[in-house]
Formats: sequence, C-alpha cells, structure tokens
Amino acid sequence: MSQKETYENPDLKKERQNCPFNKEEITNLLDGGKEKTAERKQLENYILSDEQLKDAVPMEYLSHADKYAEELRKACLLMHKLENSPAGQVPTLRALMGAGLGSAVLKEGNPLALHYVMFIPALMGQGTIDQQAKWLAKAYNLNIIGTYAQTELGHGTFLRGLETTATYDPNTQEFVLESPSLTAYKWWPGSLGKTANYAVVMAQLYTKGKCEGTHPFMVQLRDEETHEPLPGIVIGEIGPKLGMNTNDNGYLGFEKFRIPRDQLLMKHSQVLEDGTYVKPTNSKLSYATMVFVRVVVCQDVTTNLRKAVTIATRYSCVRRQSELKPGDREPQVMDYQAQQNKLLPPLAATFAFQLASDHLWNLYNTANNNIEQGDLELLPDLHGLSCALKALCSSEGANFVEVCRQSCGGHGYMACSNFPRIYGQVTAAETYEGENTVLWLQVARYLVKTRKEQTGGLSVKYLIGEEKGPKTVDTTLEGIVHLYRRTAVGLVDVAIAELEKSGRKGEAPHDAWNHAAVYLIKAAQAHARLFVVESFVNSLKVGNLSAPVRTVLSQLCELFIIYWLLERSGELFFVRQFIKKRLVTVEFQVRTLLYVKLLAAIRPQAVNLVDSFDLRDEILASPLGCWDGNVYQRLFDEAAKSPLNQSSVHESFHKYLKPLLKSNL
Ligand SMILES: CCCCCCCCCCCCCCCCCCCCCC(=O)SCCNC(=O)CCNC(=O)[C@H](O)C(C)(C)COP(=O)(O)OP(=O)(O)OC[C@H]1O[C@@H](n2cnc3c(N)ncnc32)[C@H](O)[C@@H]1OP(=O)(O)O
Ligand SMILES: Cc1cc2nc3c(=O)[nH]c(=O)nc-3n(C[C@H](O)[C@H](O)[C@H](O)COP(=O)(O)OP(=O)(O)OC[C@H]3O[C@@H](n4cnc5c(N)ncnc54)[C@H](O)[C@@H]3O)c2cc1C
Repeated sequence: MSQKETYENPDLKKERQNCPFNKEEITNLLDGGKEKTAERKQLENYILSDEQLKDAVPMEYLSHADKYAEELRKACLLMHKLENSPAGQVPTLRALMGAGLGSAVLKEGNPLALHYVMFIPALMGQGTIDQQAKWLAKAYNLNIIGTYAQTELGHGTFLRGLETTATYDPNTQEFVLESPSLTAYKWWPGSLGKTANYAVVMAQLYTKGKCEGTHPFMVQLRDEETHEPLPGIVIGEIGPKLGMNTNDNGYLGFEKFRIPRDQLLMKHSQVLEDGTYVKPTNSKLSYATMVFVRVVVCQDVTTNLRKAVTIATRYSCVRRQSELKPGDREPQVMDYQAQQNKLLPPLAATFAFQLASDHLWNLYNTANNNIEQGDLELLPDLHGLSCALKALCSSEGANFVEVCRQSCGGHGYMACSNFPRIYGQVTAAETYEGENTVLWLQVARYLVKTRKEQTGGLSVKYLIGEEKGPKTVDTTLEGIVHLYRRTAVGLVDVAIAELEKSGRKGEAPHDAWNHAAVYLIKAAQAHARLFVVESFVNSLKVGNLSAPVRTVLSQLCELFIIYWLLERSGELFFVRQFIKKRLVTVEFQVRTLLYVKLLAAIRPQAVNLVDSFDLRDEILASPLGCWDGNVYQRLFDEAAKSPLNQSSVHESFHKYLKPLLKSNL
C-alpha cells in the first residue's frame, strides 16, 4: 500500500496486530480473484499517480460552473488515458464509472457517466444491428456523446404518462418530435445540460393517428462542431442539487423537431415506411435500459457504503472520548457498545449487499443472453429482483451512510470528511432509476401474482406451495433464514387478505391496491431482505475459504441477519403461528443476546476488516479515514486550504463588519 509511510497512529497499529485472518484473501474475494486485485492495483497506480488528475483546490471552493469545467477537464483526460491503460479499455471504463476509482478523480460527479451507463446500453439494447453499426463505434470513440432523456418536468415515475410526442409523417418518412406543454419538457437527464450532443429520447409514438406508447428515439441535439443547440431544440442545465453536481442534469424541449424514420430504435418494435406499426414481443422491452442500471446501481451503492464504513471505523478507533471506566484513560469510541451497534451492521451489510449484487449480475447476464435469443422467460424474475435489490441497497445504504457520518460526531459533518458527497450519491439512487416506493410496489405486484397463481421465477419459488421447516425457535443460521422466509410469506398473505377484504367490500381492484399499499410494501421489503440473507448464508456454504476467513464472515453474516430481524421484529407479528405460540417474545430475547455477543466478537477485527477492502486514501478522500490515522493533522491541513484562511483579515471586514462595529446601533 502506497500510503504505508512513516507515521501510523498507535491505536490503529494495535488494532492491526495479530490479525487472525489473511486480509488479502478477503480483498481477493471482493475483487473476484487474485488477478483481479492485481489488475485493480495496477490501474489505481496508473490513474492516481497522474498529477493532472489531482485537484489544485478542494472542489467545495469552486463555483458551480468552475466545478463543471474542472470535472469535465479531468473526465476527458481520463478518456485519453483509457487508450494506454494497463488493465485494458473495458475494465478501466468499468472502474472509472463505478464508485471507487472514478469518484476519486471526479469527486463531484462524472459529466460523461450517462454516456456509458445509459446511452451506450440503450443503443445496444434497443438498436437493430444496422443502427448499432451506424452509432455504436461513434459512441465508443467519443465522436458523439449521448444521454438518456426520459423523465419530464411533469412525469418521472409514470412512463405511460410521458407527454413528449413523436408523430410519424409518411410523406417525408420522418418523426416530428414535439413538447406540447411545459410539463412535457425533459427534466433531469444527466450530461444533458452542457455535455451531450445526442440523446436516446423516450417519446409517445404516434402513427396512423394512433398512440403506440413510449419508444426510444436517437436524436441529435447539438451541432457536432459548434455544440450550439440545433434549431427546434431548447436545452439547458437544471441547477445545483443535493449532490452529483457536475453530472450536469438538464432540460430539453422540442419544437416540431424532425428526425428520419430510422432513428426510432427498432430492435423490438418498428414503424414501416408507410407508417405501419410492428409490435414488440413484450411492450416492457423498451424499459430494458433501466433494468440494466438498476443492477449496476446495487454495486455502486455497495462500493460507496464500503468507503463510508472504512472512514467511520478507522476514525472510531483513533478517536478517544469520555470515560468508560472511572479514572481510566479515555477509551477509543469504538469500545462503546453503542458505537459498535452503529458501525458493525453496516460493515456486515457491505458483504451482504455485494454477494446479493453479484447474484443479481449473474441473473442479468443469463436473462439478457436469453432475451437476445428471443426467450423472455426470465424477464419477470429479473424485473422483480432488480427492483427489489435496487430499492433495498439504496435505501438501507443511504441510512447506513448517515449513521456512519453521525458516528464521527462533529468532524463527520465537515465537507472534507467526504460523507456529504457519499451520502449525496447514495441517496440519489433512492430516487433515480425508479423511485423506491414505486419499485417496492412493482415487486409486490409480482409477489401477489406468484402467490395467487402459484407460478413464478426462481427468486419467488418459496411462495409456491406451503412452506416447510421448523416452527419453533431454531438458533442455526438456517433456522433464522427460515424465519425470514416465513415472515415474507406471512406478509404476502396478509397483503392478499387485505386486497380480498377490500374486494368483498366492493372496492375496484385499483382502489383495493392503493388501500393495501402499506402491507404490499412491507411484503416486498421482506422478500428483498430474504433474498439478501439467503445469498449471504448460501455463499458461506460454498467457496474455497480458509477457516479464519470463514469464521469472521460467518460472524458478520449472523450479526447482519439478526440485526435486521431485530430492526423489523414487529413484522414477526404478522406470522400467525408465532403469536399463537408466544414465540415472538422468545425470538426477540434469544436474538438480542446473540447479537450483543457478536458485536463483542467482531469488534477486535473491525479495522482489519475495513483494511481488507483495500481502499486507497485517494479513494476515501477523507482526513478521518486515512490508513495512517493521522486525523487531527490532516483536518488542520484541510482547514488551511480554506480561502478564508489566505489572509488574517478578510476584505469583507472593512466593507461590512467594521462600519457595523462603529455604528453604535
Ligand atoms: C462496456 C461499457 C459499459 C460500462 C458501464 C459500466 C457501469 C458500471 C458503474 C455504474 C455506476 C452507476 C451509477 C452512477 C451514475 C448515475 C446515473 C444516474 C442515472 C439515472 C437515470 C434515470 O433515472 S433514468 C429514468 C428512470 N426512470 C424510471 O426508472 C421510471 C420508473 N418507472 C417505471 O419503470 C415504470 O413506469 C413502472 C413503475 C415499472 C410501471 O410501468 P407500467 O405502468 O408501464 O407497467 P405496470 O405497472 O402497469 O406493469 C405492467 C406489467 O409490466 C411489467 N413490467 C414493468 N416494468 C418492467 C420491466 N422494466 N421489465 C419487465 N417487466 C416490467 C410488470 O411487472 C407488469 O407485469 P404483469 O402484468 O405481469 O404483472
Ligand atoms: C440525481 C438524479 C439523476 C437523474 N438522472 C436521470 C436521467 O439521466 N435520465 C432521466 O430520464 N431521468 C433521470 N432522473 C429522474 C428520475 O428517474 C426520476 O426523478 C425518478 O424516476 C422519480 O420520478 P419523479 O421525479 O417523477 O417522482 P414522482 O413519481 O413524482 O414521486 C413523488 C412521490 O410520489 C410517489 N409516487 C409516485 N407514483 C406513485 C405510485 N404509483 N404509487 C405510490 N406512490 C407514488 C413517490 O413514491 C414519491 O414519494 C434523475 C433523477 C435524479 C434525482
């Protein structure tokens, strides 16, 4: 590790002594193998040693426009560096788009992100072979830069309600794009504000006087030379946000803007020259780009959470405060059980989320290959699981990041702690790519359908037939997973009972659905949690783990699944047999006891565990989380960068304060 220099905080040094497991083994596990770790490290050296990619001053001190210009400069330089990258272009791109290496260089957000994360995937997923031949090479070579323009001022969630129209004119064989109202303006697409000159635009397709629903269109927005908006295009940036401020989210309106017929992306549905519409095999195939992003967002959130946990854990072992034993030295705050209760569950969650995300990624690849062959069987399961995990990882992730920030007391509130940025990025994922509540309801729809029709994909098999397994308290990991399963089934049944009750009262299905939303969301969340804990437990059964690594991962797994159970203990009340046999109280007591024991067992390995994430100081970008633990000196060094510290008296004193002081008010 490059940062292992001379100083090492004595408390951290002690934490690192006598580590019972091989940290590198965990690093390799998370990277996906020894070679992948070596590749990553080589890539990090290549990128992070480049002086031109370092910030002259912290981004916080720049104006909105200067931040954008600076991040764009570095993003373009990074793209040049891709060509000679030792790891190869695609792995480098992935690393740069992900939360680790990319955000170490582009701290405020990547102005080219949407090009890679949505524009290219949309072309690949929605374009015919001919359309790909026409556009993809240009996109990969960055001759054109694109975004994905779907959300409008009036509608983000309800895609069937989008207002932008694309009306086919058979006389000229063109589509006419139009924003018929203010609320029809595209609003939010990343990179649209200033960077992109092309977009995949989602619009309501009209042909032969009939609306055929939303479809993707390839649209040029700006002149390729001058970058000026083309006539008929109204475009701009939407302004500062909670985070991700250099992703230049933008707005876009169309004033009778014409594009050729072959710029409808026609892989799944077509409009023939005479205007005849050819339907897709499944109308939701035009939503496929969103499914891809939901899958990668789970990985992105997990990497961000790892950063937050590393910063908070190292800091908590350096920070000494208050009195534990009267008269003794102030303890490391990590020795308070309350602090362990804050930090060890998110630490365990980083493993749980990574394993579940890997699982989802494999399902995505299989389902996508099948879809390319015309087999859509896995699509409902992929949609259900990608919605479930995206919503779960982002909502739990954002809560955990906030807890990590709180665990660092006042210093966690500093911008330089990097928590504001990490939080800004993770909480954004609760909203973008499908607002979480809306996604939970999509999951619930799949669960209810499966339970009622007794047929569904692999992730919902447990809802088919009667559930089997122990009906008493069972303290094995399997026993706890079974408890999760029974709770999930119980909640789906309760939601269905609610729907049926409303039906009997004469309510229409849509009203019944709305009135059961609280139950439906609980059921969807229980389903997602079951998937995550099952993935964690199952992954420990297989794999070539050494005994010490297996031990510590098993402890984390157990801690995590008990933590969630206790957090959601109220939901056990939905499982009728538990109430009848008074098992809820017993469950609660037994688990709490175990949970507390696990906190104490894992505490000594907390620093070693976060060390094994192998996140370089440049990636953590926080004086609180550096490897050497030199927290206080680094905080001072950061404060020295403030423009207000460049003179002993600021000019505003003479302008405003002095007259006030002299005014005898
Ligand atoms: C090699 C290079 C590559 C390297 C790259 C590597 C990268 C790696 C690194 C990456 C770092 C990343 C992070 C950084 C960047 C940040 C980027 C930020 C981006 C943010 C972008 C955005 O934010 S972009 C906008 C997203 N905006 C939504 O997300 C709208 C939500 N809204 C809906 O998505 C629909 O509106 C909603 C609700 C479904 C209802 O749709 P609806 O009303 O039409 O449908 P209904 O509800 O009526 O459902 C009718 C039936 O359709 C079924 N169904 C519905 N959807 C389906 C689907 N997708 N697939 C299959 N089936 C589906 C359903 O299950 C029903 O099935 P059934 O009938 O059998 O029950
Ligand atoms: C950082 C960021 C980047 C983005 N990037 C892009 C991009 O690149 N391209 C793009 O096209 N879009 C982008 N978006 C837009 C994003 O996809 C939408 O904001 C998101 O899908 C939510 O839609 P909405 O804003 O219309 O929220 P709304 O749907 O208006 O949500 C408001 C509230 O209503 C609730 N609600 C809505 N419908 C229902 C329902 N059916 N049942 C119950 N409750 C409901 C929601 O739960 C929420 O509480 C981005 C957004 C952000 C924040």
